[in-house]
Amino acid sequence: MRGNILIAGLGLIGGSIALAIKRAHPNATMIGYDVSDESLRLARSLGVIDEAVPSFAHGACEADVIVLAAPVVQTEQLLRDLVHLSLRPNVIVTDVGSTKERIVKQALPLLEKGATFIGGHPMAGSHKSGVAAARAHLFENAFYILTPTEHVKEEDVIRLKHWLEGTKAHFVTLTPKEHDRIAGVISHFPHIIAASLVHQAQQYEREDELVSRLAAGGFRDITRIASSNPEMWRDIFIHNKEELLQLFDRWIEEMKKIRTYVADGDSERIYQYFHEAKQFRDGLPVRTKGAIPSFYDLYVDVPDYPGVISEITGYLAKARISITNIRIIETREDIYGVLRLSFQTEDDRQRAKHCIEANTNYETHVV
Ligand SMILES: NC(=O)c1ccc[n+]([C@@H]2O[C@H](COP(=O)([O-])OP(=O)(O)OC[C@H]3O[C@@H](n4cnc5c(N)ncnc54)[C@H](O)[C@@H]3O)[C@@H](O)[C@H]2O)c1
Ligand SMILES: O=C(O)C(=O)C[C@]1(C(=O)O)C=C[C@@H](O)C=C1
Repeated sequence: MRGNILIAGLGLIGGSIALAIKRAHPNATMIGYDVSDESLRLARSLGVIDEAVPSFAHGACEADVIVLAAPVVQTEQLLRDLVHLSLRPNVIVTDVGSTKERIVKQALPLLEKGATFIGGHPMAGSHKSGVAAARAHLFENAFYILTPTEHVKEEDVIRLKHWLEGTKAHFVTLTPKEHDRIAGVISHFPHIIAASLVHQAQQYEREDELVSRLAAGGFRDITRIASSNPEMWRDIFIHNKEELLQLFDRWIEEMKKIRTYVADGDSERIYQYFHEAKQFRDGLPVRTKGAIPSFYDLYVDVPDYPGVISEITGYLAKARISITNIRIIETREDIYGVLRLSFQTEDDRQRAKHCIEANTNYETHVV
């Protein structure tokens, strides 16, 4: 399709949406706006946008689709700004924010202007931020929530989905309230838990500096998301306050319960607690992206000698298998360590497994 697409907020998500739209609609003109000149310049030089505009108003007035991709409190301000701008008659305005109720409410005055607003939230992302981390495939197989109100025409929802088809995401329609409730449980609250575990370790570190040096696999896995953008998470917690307050109360009750089992040395209940959690966790859909992203990880037992990583990555490079992430898990005390290699697809993982087994004696594991 042809048309002008304005992306306001050229970070990880705005940049990825721009790349995904361009992938499916090469004739569309991607226009970018960002409060940061640096992000705008970078987006232009990386080819994420075709054109940069100096103000939101400049881009908004000539856009057929406006994608708001700033942190959610900023998105509310952009929606207020839109009310005072002269927009194209068929314009569709959407956003990518992690919360929906306040944003959808804030967009209601747009109706009187004849503009269509459809709330959106692609449920995939990363702890990384900024346009340099943007990828066209970020949302492939992820759920993409849309929250159209009853005022939105079905044909406009179809038109938006058509523009966004390059995301290769699965669209799901929810009410804003339902969205915020679910996102609170599976996305927002876990970020507080991750951050609080890091705070706890930091406090213990003051007593014993070995704490951070020994912080290994499990701690790092569960706290990865504590490295996310604090501005984005501050805004989410301001928006989804009511849901999150309820989650705090339920979490405190949950902690009290398991604390009692531990205090009582109740081995049966402690076992059941872990067992039930494992069953539910293992039953979650894997191989799809979503609120819990899956990674195609391959673990390789490697001896601790200089050059072992370049040896393995060398074999994979020769076989033209790309690695998306690489990490050494330093939990073992014997001479073998574990190298964790992540791949984008199951096929890449299998090829890597065969390649390493063909070239070395190192054991490989898929967990
Ligand atoms: N990071 C994730 O995993 C993720 C996933 C899904 C949705 N989201 C949502 O996407 C939005 C963007 O998050 P991100 O991860 O891309 O953040 P980011 O920090 O990578 O990018 C945000 C960009 O918005 C710009 N910005 C800030 N205020 C602005 C304004 N008033 N006008 C224009 N630009 C402005 C910033 O300069 C920055 O370039 C947030 O609303 C977030 O809740 C994030
Ligand atoms: O993978 C991560 O790092 C994320 O935090 C992604 C994540 C999530 O909580 O799952 C973060 C916020 C979003 O709104 C959607 C996705």
